[in-house]
Amino acid sequence: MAWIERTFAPTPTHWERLERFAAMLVAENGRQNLIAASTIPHLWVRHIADSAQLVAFDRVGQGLWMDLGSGPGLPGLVAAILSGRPTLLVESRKRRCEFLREVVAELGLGHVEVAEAPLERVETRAAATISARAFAPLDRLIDLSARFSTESTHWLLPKGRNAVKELASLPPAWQKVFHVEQSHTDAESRILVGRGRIVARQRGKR
Ligand SMILES: C[S@@+](CC[C@H](N)C(=O)[O-])C[C@H]1O[C@@H](n2cnc3c(N)ncnc32)[C@H](O)[C@@H]1O
Repeated sequence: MAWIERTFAPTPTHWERLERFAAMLVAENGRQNLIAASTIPHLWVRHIADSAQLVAFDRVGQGLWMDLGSGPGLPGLVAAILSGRPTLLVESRKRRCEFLREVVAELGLGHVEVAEAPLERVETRAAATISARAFAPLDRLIDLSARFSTESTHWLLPKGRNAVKELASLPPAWQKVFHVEQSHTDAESRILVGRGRIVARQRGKR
């Protein structure tokens, strides 16, 4: 894809891994519902480039990348392939995790770990970058993931056309962590990009 080529100048190994991942994703989609069938003809823009763009938005460049509700590895596996960063994919569904582990083994991604558990049960650790696509409504997503953030955490949250509205509905202390960027792959979509530590709501105050 020209945009990926221009932005990342991927090595032949990067390309091989992206292509193998794309092929495995399409094959697995025949066995479990990972991506909408209607998006398969547009797989590279809708899923691969859509995920890759987060690496371009990331200003941290190192440290643990946590991808929440990773599903088939979107955006986490694409980011891990291109960035080479230690990556933790959090996914609660067993069959999706089996697929993630298969891709990790097949592509030799020794820097990628799969946490097969609900995020609520994942041990707290400091994430340099937190990404999540289509994981949960913004308010819940931030409340669940706040404990993994530090002063230097970079948040990358692709959102659809309601991004601005969702952001405006957050508590002011959370809102000020984020700004809105235009998605490179979809004129209607936005990405909430943030920097910093977020304090979760106290239990019982939801
Ligand atoms: C709509 S899918 C999106 C998958 C992927 N991020 C994408 O964009 O294609 C949401 C995923 O989040 C996972 N999920 C939902 N709640 C979760 C939780 N509490 N902890 C971990 N994973 C969760 C689901 O199993 C599902 O795979």
